[in-house]
Amino acid sequence: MSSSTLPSSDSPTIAFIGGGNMASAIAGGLLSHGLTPRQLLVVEPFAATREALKAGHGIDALPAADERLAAASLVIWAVKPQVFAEATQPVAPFTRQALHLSVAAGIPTDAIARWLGTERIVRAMPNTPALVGLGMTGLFARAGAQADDRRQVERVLAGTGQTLWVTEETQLDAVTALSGSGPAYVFYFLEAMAQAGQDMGLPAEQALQLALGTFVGAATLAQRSPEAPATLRERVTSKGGTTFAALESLRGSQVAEHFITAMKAAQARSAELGAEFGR
Ligand SMILES: NC(=O)C1=CN([C@@H]2O[C@H](COP(=O)(O)OP(=O)(O)OC[C@H]3O[C@@H](n4cnc5c(N)ncnc54)[C@H](O)[C@@H]3O)[C@@H](O)[C@H]2O)C=CC1
Ligand SMILES: O=C(O)[C@@H]1CCC=N1
Repeated sequence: MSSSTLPSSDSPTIAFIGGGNMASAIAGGLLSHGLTPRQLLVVEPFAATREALKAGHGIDALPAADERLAAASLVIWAVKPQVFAEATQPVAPFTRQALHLSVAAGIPTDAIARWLGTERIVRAMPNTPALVGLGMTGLFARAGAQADDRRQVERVLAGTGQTLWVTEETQLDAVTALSGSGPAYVFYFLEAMAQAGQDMGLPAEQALQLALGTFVGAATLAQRSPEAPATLRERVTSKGGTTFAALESLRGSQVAEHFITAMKAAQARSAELGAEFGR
């Protein structure tokens, strides 16, 4: 994407409420796509996190909301679901004209609209590979967000990776369970594969290198191949061979079923967060 598709240097600013992991990942994507630190405002109450934003991205963050937020055409909500409601109070008076983008897990746009007194809201569920421009973000637009608003969100997130729109807000609970939390499952399997490599006599460094290279290679193959993952899996699996032995063991332990159950727990937790903190 060319930098001309993002706001130019005299355009209004993008404000982040909360300057932690996700804000930093999205801000990193924006800065690598032509925005300057001066075009970004961050409200972040913790001094250490403000210092990390300055050191990592050159962004000067504010300890609390003030009238400078009124310059923002887009406000990105990157606070934990538990503090979202209280965080809106000092921000709302300055940002009624802005488009609002929330990345908070679970919190429904009904609640955000009520807290902020605006209907121009898009909800996003990004993931941490956004840090390296390889994120996956699911998006849902409230009816009050216009086509231009949706395009602005797509442009802003373009530097973080791929985006897709869902049509029902409840589908974001599934997106959260799949791609939002998904990097943690991948890291979990990576850890297990590297541990197994060590148990079988490989040095830790080599075990991790083999596991990591296998993940990247297999994911890239699946992405580039026209064939379904199941077909690619069958190609690796010689009858009576080593992969067959491993897959039989996985089936015997019902790993796929347990995995699906685990992801449904994440989906349920997303809905629960909404019910608990979106009142
Ligand atoms: N970490 C992840 O993989 C993903 C996180 N999310 C969502 O992103 C949101 C933020 O998560 P993280 O960045 O991981 O958390 P984080 O804890 O790194 O960042 C949240 C930041 O909000 C700040 N904060 C607390 N109260 C505030 C207030 N009243 N006003 C302004 N800032 C305040 C905190 O000091 C903290 O720096 C969460 O709602 C989470 O559900 C979404 C997708 C993926
Ligand atoms: O664990 C969480 O609640 C957040 C949402 C998706 C990834 N991290």
